[in-house]
Amino acid sequence: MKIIPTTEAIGKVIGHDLTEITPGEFKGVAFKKGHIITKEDIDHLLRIGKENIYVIELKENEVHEDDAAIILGNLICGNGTYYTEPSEGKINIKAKYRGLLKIENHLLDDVNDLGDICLATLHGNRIVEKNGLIGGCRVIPLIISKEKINEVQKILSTYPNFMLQVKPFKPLKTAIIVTGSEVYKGIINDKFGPVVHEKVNNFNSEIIMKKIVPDDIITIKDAIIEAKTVGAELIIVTGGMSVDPDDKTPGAIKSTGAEIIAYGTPVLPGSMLLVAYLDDIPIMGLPGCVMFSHTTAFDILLPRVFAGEKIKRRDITKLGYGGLCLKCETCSFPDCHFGKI
Ligand SMILES: Nc1nc2c(c(=O)[nH]1)N[C@H]1C(S)=C(S)[C@@H](COP(=O)(O)OP(=O)(O)OC[C@H]3O[C@@H](n4cnc5c(N)ncnc54)[C@H](O)[C@@H]3O)O[C@H]1N2
Ligand code: MOO
Repeated sequence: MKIIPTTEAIGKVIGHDLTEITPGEFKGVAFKKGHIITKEDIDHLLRIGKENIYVIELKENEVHEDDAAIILGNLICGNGTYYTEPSEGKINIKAKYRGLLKIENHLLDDVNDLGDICLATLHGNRIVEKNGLIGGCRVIPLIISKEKINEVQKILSTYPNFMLQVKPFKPLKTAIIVTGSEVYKGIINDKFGPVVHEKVNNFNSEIIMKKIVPDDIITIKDAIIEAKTVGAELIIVTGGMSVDPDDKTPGAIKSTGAEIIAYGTPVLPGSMLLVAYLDDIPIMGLPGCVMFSHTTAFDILLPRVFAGEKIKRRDITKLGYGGLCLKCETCSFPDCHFGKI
């Protein structure tokens, strides 16, 4: 640190906290360590008796923590994200709009491995709301070397706008096919359709077809083909997903020629969920638990479908880690471990 006259300190970095006391009114920090002195600060500094001041001199290859945080914010923040003004070397990273949070963990790890930079985020593959906090980045020392920032740039340069992003949701014209002879015959009322309807509504999507069909392979198959013909962009089939002789839904989906990505997900509840694609149209077969459990595999996968992602088998098999719902009395999903990878 170096002592210089306060009048010559514009643009310099204060080396320690400076206290101001106005008897009976105020005692506290007037200027924090690390503050960059502006023209407007000079009178204030003189008023609190500082004619000379300890400053930290930035060397050619050094950057102040707040300036570094801005540079890092520009490097880190991908599509659909922004960062707030730095304070004490820290920026908050937020979502520009409601969408699906995507994080490339291996890049995050590489950045954190450099040292001197702390980058903390939520888990990816979850819904985030507009202006919701998704991460924070802090430069640990008051002054950081330019080389360190260049290393971050090197790590991220092959993946521009990639490490941290929010994918917007796109509305999808949705068909709901409710299976179950007991529902079709009117022995019981349909309680599944409304649950699915509400979940799809969360993505501002229109239900273009809703049909109740009996447990019959051909009828279920025909309903799926009809949904495709009328322009469905997402087809959801409920019930009949287990192994009872009357459970025909998986077979019916297969018989349309759809590619089965997975029948069975390592998620509880939701283990008998099926994901398939008929050409490019996603088909989801929902087991009974989606109707009576608050949160299931369906809630994990649906946001990804509405974000336009094509679900791959590995996306599903990876869900086992963190795939056990604790069925808390008050559900805090997605603010919990469930479905986070
Ligand atoms: N041997 C095995 N049995 C079961 C397994 C298993 O792995 N091996 N898995 C269990 C799991 S997990 C679930 S979840 C359910 C899956 O059930 P389904 O999708 O086959 O559901 P259904 O049999 O069609 O119906 C179950 C229950 O819910 C009522 N239901 C169905 N749809 C409606 C509707 N639209 N409205 C109102 N109520 C509805 C239905 O009447 C049944 O009571 O399988 C386990 N079994
Ligand atoms: O499909 Mo059932 O998932 O686990 O209750």
